[in-house]
Amino acid sequence: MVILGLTGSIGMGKSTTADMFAELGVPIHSADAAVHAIYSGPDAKLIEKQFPGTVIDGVVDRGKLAAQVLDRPEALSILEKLVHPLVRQAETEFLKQAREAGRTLVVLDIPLLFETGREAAVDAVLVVTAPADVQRQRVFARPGMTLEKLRNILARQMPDEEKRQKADFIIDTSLGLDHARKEVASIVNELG
Ligand SMILES: CC(C)(COP(=O)(O)OP(=O)(O)OC[C@H]1O[C@@H](n2cnc3c(N)ncnc32)[C@H](O)[C@@H]1O)[C@@H](O)C(=O)NCCC(=O)NCCS
Ligand SMILES: Nc1ncnc2c1ncn2[C@@H]1O[C@H](COP(=O)(O)OP(=O)(O)OP(=O)(O)O)[C@@H](O)[C@H]1O
Repeated sequence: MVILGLTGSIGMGKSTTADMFAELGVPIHSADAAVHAIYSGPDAKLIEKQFPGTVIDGVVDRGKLAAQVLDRPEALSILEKLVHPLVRQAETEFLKQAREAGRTLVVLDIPLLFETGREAAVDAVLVVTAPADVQRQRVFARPGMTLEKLRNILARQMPDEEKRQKADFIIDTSLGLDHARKEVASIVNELG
């Protein structure tokens, strides 16, 4: 079974591209989706213990948590040490099920794939990218995004150029949905 890692910086088009693999029947596991599940499941209490006041009615309030960690690197590191092993567990379970189902190709969507050394756990890496001005435009179109928040996030992420240098496949998502769909189909043909 070939494991393709999908990554890219904030707003580069990971989720959109992951959906395109799913449309072609390729099983996808999203680290971001796993974090959402963890934050609304029984492990939310681990977050409340470490970051009091961030869990409302058993569910992590991402805005409150972001306010506690995004401008405090040491707090974000503590959060990552708590959350990343749980995400990894979910990925391992997903891979086990995919193997048992006899799948030939799966995709792991991991925003921090290079930053957390996960490229060693995948067979090939697809980096989604777009020019910086397109990225900024996309990110600021989202509610609640501020320049400070974006700067803090980008400071924690490997620069796009470095990611592209490490990639096996690159899709420029500024070239439109049809272009990306064609590129995804050709990757599936090659690896699937
Ligand atoms: C800080 C939190 C609460 C902010 O939540 P919010 O819904 O506002 O933003 P969202 O999760 O959509 O992230 C926005 C962007 O920030 C990036 N980002 C999130 N966490 C991190 C991090 N630890 N380091 C670098 N970039 C990050 C994401 O990849 C995304 O590009 C949330 O991102 C979080 O809990 N992060 C810690 C878990 C983590 O490392 N997730 C990354 C993928 S596993
Ligand atoms: N190939 C594409 N063509 C046109 N627009 C795209 C393409 N891919 C993504 N986009 C647009 O870019 C924006 C960001 O995409 P998406 O949410 O998939 O990024 P992401 O990398 O998952 O973001 P984040 O890092 O914040 O989780 C969306 O508005 C989406 O519609």
